[in-house]
Amino acid sequence: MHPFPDETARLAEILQKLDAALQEADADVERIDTDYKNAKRYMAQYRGELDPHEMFQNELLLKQTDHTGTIAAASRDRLAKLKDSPYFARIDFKCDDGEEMIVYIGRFTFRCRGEMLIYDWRAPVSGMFYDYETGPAGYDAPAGRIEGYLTRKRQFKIKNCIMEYALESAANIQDDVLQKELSHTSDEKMKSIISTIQKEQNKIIRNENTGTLIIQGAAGSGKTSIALHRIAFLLYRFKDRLSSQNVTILSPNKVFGDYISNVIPELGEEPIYELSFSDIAEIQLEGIIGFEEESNSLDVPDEKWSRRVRFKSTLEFVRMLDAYIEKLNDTIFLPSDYTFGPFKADRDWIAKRFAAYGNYPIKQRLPMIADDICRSFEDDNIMEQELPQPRAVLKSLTSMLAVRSTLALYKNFCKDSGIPHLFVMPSKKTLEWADVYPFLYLHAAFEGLKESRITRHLVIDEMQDYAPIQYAVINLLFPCSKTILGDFGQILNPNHSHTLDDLRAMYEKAEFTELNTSYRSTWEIMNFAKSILKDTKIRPVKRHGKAPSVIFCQTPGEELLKIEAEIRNFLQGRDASMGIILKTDKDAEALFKHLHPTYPVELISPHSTSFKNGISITSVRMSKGLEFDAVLIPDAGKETYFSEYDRSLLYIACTRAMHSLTLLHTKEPCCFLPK
Ligand SMILES: Nc1ncnc2c1ncn2[C@@H]1O[C@H](COP(=O)(O)OP(=O)(O)OP(=O)(O)O)[C@@H](O)[C@H]1O
Repeated sequence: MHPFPDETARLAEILQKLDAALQEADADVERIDTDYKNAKRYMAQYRGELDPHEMFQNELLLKQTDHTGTIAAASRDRLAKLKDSPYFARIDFKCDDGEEMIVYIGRFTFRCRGEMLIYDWRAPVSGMFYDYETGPAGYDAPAGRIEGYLTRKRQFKIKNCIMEYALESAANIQDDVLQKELSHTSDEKMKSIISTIQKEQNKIIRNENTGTLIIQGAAGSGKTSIALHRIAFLLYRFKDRLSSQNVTILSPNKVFGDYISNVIPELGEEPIYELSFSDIAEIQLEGIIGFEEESNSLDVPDEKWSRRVRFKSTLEFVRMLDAYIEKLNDTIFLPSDYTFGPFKADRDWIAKRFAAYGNYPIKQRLPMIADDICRSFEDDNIMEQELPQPRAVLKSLTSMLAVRSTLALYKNFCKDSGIPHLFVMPSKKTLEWADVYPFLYLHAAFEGLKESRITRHLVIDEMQDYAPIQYAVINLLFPCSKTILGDFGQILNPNHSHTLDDLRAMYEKAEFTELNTSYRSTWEIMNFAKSILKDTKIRPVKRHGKAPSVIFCQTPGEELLKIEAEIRNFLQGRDASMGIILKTDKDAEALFKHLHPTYPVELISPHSTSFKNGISITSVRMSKGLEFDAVLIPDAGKETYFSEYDRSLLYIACTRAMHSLTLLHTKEPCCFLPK
C-alpha cells in the first residue's frame, strides 16, 4: 500500500470518468459506423435514380463520415490505452503570479467537461517534470515563458488500473523509479520510456530545432528510444504541419524495424514508414541496373574486394565525385550546330542553353533545349515551312552527349580518377554494393533521381554504419530536417574508415549532442564492456547485477555442451530473452543448424523480418540495436576477436546484454577482455 490515500481516491475518480468517456466514445464510433453503412446502402439502392448532384453530395457525405469515424476510433483507442495506465506523474506548480496548478501527466491528454484531468507528456507544462526537481522551475507556454516554483513531485506506476506504487519527491525518487523500470526482463518490442525520460534525453526529445540534429550516444544510452520519442514530440508540437506520413526512418534491417515498430503507436501516433538503404537503392535502380546486397565484410575475406569498399567509404571519395560532377558541365555535352533545312541553331547558342539549365540533371536539360530550338525555329518560320519535331531534335542533341548511360559515366569517372581497377561488376548489369551509392550520386547528376517531397523529417539510426557517399545521396533525396543518431564506438564494417568528424563535416550546420550515460546493462556488464574500448566517456547507470563470466572450455565439444547447459538454464529461469551472438552470419547459421530443432532456438539472419522473445542465435551485425536479458558469446577467444574492428564487434555483442553476460573460449582468451 502506498502512503497517499488521496491519490487512490483520485485514481478511482479518474478511472470512473475515463469509463464514462470510453462508453461515450464507443457509442460515437458505433453511431458513425451505422450512419456510414446506411448512407452506403442508400446509395447502392438508388444508384440509377439519384441525379448527379445528389450523388455527389452523398459521396462527399460518405467521405466525411469515414473521416469522422477514423478520428472517433482513434480517440476511443487512446481512451482505452489511458484506462490501463492513466498517468505516471503529478507536479504541483505555483506560478509567480500566484496561480496554483496540479498537473497529472500521462500518455495523452484527457479533458472532461472542460476540465483538464490529464496532460499529455509532450505538453509544455509537462516538460517541468523531466527538467526540474522541486524548487524554482518554469516552462515555455504558447503565450510566453512562465516562471514559478515546483512545490511537489510525485511518481506513480499504474498498471491494469491498479496503482502499483506512488512515490513522493524526496531526493532520488527519479532514480528509484528508473531502477525499477530498468530491472524488468526484456519485452518483445521496444517500449516507450515516458515515465523515466532523463533530463539530458528530454532536452533532445523536445528540441524544436528545425534543422539537423546529430546524436552520438554510447551503447544503451537510449538513442533509438529518444529518436522515436522525438518523432512523437514533433508530431504533437507541429500537428498542423507534420503528420506520421511526413516522417521516415532509415533503419539498418527489418528485424530492427520490427523491434522498434511499437513505440510510436504506443505513444498514440500512426506508424512511421521505415526504409533501409537497400530499399532506397531498389526503388531508384529499378529497370536501370541490378545490385548485390551488402554482404557482411567478415564473411568475404577477399583483400581486393575490401580495398574497393574501403576506398569508396571515405569523405575524399565524395569530394572526388563532386569534382568530377562539377567538370561534367564542360565535358559531357559536346554540341555541334543543329540544322534543319534553312534553320540553324548554332553550337554556341546550344551550349549557352545547356549552361542556363545548369540546375537540372544533364539528360533532363536536353528536352528543354530541344523545345527552345523548336520555339526559335517557329519564330523564324515566316514562310511556314516544315519544322522538325522536338523528338527528332532531342535525338540529335542526345547524340552530342559524350556518354549515354550512368554506367558508362561511372566507368569514365573511375578511369579519369585513375582507379579503373576499383570498379568490378560481379556479374552482367549488376553492381557491387559499394558502387550502388556512388552510382546513384552520378545518376542524380546525369539523369535525376525519383524524388518524393512527402518526407519532412528523416531519422537515420546507426549513423556510423553508413559511408559519406550514402549521406550525399540521402541529402539529395531528402532535403529536409534530420535526426541522425548512432555510436562511432560500434563500427561494424572493417572497411569503413570514415569518422564522426567526417559526418559532422557533411552537416556543418547541424546541432550536435553526446549521450554518455548507458541505461541498458547492469553496472557490472557495462564496466566490463567499457574496458573493451580504448577510451570512452561511457558512464554506466548504477544498477547492479551478476558480474559477467568468461569461461574456458578445453575443447569445442566442451564449449558446445556449455552452450546447451546455458540454454537449459535459460529455459528453466525467468528471463524472457537470450541472445547467442557469434562473430559472423555464417557462424550463427552453423550453430543454429547444430542446435535446431533439439532446442527451441531462432536464427536471426539478414533475411529475417521479425524479432521474438526466447532464444535467438545471431551475428554481431544482426544484433545491432537489439537487446536481450541474457547474452552468451561463444568463440570469444583470441583467434576470433583480434583486430581493432573486432574490439568494436565484441563491444557491440557485450552491450546487447541487460542482466547477464557469459563469454566462452577454447584457446587463449581474447586480449581485449578485462584481466
Ligand atoms: N530514460 C530511460 N528510462 C528507462 N529506460 C531507458 C531510458 N533510456 C534508455 N532506456 C532503456 O535502455 C535501453 C537501451 O535504449 P536504446 O536501445 O534506445 O539505446 P541505444 O543508445 O539506441 O542503444 P544501442 O546503440 O546500444 O543499440 C532500452 O531498453 C531503453 O528502454
